[in-house]
Amino acid sequence: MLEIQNITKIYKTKKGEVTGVDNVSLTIDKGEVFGIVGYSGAGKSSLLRCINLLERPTSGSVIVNGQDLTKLKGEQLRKARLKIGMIFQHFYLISQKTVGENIEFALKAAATPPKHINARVRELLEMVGLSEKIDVYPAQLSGGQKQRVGIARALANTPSVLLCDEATSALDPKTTVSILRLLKKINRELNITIVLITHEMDVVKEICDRMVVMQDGKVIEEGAVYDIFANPVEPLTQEFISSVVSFELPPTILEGVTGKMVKVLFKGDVAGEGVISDMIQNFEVCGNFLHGTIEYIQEKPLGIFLMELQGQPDNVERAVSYMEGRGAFVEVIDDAI
Ligand SMILES: Nc1ncnc2c1ncn2[C@@H]1O[C@H](COP(=O)(O)OP(=O)(O)OP(=O)(O)O)[C@@H](O)[C@H]1O
Repeated sequence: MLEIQNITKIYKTKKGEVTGVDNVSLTIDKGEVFGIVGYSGAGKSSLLRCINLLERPTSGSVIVNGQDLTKLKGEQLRKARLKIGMIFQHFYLISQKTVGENIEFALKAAATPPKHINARVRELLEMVGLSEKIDVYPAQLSGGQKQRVGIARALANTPSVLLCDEATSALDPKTTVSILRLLKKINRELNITIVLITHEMDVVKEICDRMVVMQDGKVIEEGAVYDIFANPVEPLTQEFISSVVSFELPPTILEGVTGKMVKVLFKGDVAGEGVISDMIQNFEVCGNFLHGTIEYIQEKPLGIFLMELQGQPDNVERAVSYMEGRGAFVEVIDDAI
C-alpha cells in the first residue's frame, strides 16, 4: 500500500515561493493502477517526484509498504527507492549503452550478484517483448521500443510500485495502446501498484482503476474511473471527460429542440437500447436521439445517450420514471415542454 499524507511541496525561486503541491493526501491500494490527471502546472510531476523523493516534500509523509520514506536518509533511502521503479516520457536511456547494458546498469546499481545479471536481463527483455534487441543501441529503436526498455529497466529490481511520468505522451496512438496493455499485463502478472500521471483521459480510461484530478496543486476530485466517467462533478473534470465523451450539439440542432432534453446513462450490463425502445412503445412519447455512445471502461460498458422526449408532460414524466426503474440514470438537461 502507498500512502501519501498531507504532502506539500513549495519551491523557493528568485521571484518568491511557488506551491507545486498543496496538502495532498491519497491512499493507493496494493496492485491498483492509479491515475493523476491535470493540465500543465497542476502539480502532477511534483507530486509524483515526491513519491520517490526525487523531490523532498516540504511537509507530509510518503509511506510505502509501512515505511515512511521521508524519515529515511542515505543508504536506507537509496535502498527503499530501488523498490520504486519509474518510467519517463522521454525514456532517458543511456545512448552509449546497448539495450541489455541499460538494464544491467540498473541491476548493478542494486548490487545484484554478477552471476544473476545475464539471466535477469533476458527475463526482463522477454517480459517486454524485446528479447531480440538485447545488443542494439537505443538510437536504433522506435519510441515504443525505447519505452519497453524503460519499463524493463524500471522493473529490474522487482519494485512494488511503478511510477509513470507521462509515459505515453511522446508516442503515437497505436503505440500508446500497446504500451498501456503492457503496463496492465505487468500490473496483473506481478501485482505491481502503478501510479501514472497524464493529461490524456484515454490513458486513464484504458488502464486506471481509480483517479484524481489536480488543479493548482490540489486534488479537486477523486474516485473510481468508471464513476468519474459516469458522473464527473467538478467543471474541470467534466472538461477532461468531454475530451473523450463529448456531447456538444450544433446550435441549429439545439434551437430545434422543443421537448425535454435528457441525458440517459446506463451503467454496466443494462441493455440501454432495449429500455429506450420499450419506453417508447409503452408510453405515448416520442424519443429522438441527439447524441449517444457506449464507452467501454476497462471492458465495463457505460451507455450515455442524449435524447429529446416529446409528448404530454405527464407521459414524459412517466417515461422518465420507467427508464429509472429499469436502471437508467436520467438527468434533465433542458426542458422546453
Ligand atoms: N523546480 C521547480 N522550481 C520552481 N517551480 C517549480 C519547479 N517544478 C515545478 N514548479 C512549479 O510547480 C507548479 C507545478 O508544476 P508541475 O511540473 O508539478 O506540474 P505538472 O502538472 O506536472 O505540469 P507539467 O505536465 O507541465 O509538468 C508549477 O507552477 C511549476 O511552475
